Amino acid sequence: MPTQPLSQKEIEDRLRELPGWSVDSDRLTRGYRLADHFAATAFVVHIAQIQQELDHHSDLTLGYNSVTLAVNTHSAGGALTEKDFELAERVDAVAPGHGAN
Ligand SMILES: C[C@H](O)[C@H](O)[C@H]1CNC2=NC(N)=NC(=O)C2=N1
Repeated sequence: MPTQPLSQKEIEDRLRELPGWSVDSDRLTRGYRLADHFAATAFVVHIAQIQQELDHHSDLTLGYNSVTLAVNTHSAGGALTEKDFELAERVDAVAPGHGAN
């Protein structure tokens, strides 16, 4: 069964559980700061590993000491789905280990 779009209320409820994340241009988005460029790059590689595991991929932007994710579900016509929030939770779970905040 394809992943279903979440309702506006479901999105608002899920966002309350994910401080730092917001919806921007219909994509679930968060930026992180890291100590330096190497730390940011290592974090990107870890995110890529999680995304392969989930088979769900954000647009990732690597800056000097920053990483930004933006994700929606292409197969749901660009809507936000449970898969986007699952990715956000998984990334948040490993962020402290990278000193990302
Ligand atoms: C075939 C493969 O499972 C699909 O293309 C996956 C890959 N990663 C994906 N990532 C995102 N963000 N949305 C999708 O619909 C999606 N689909």
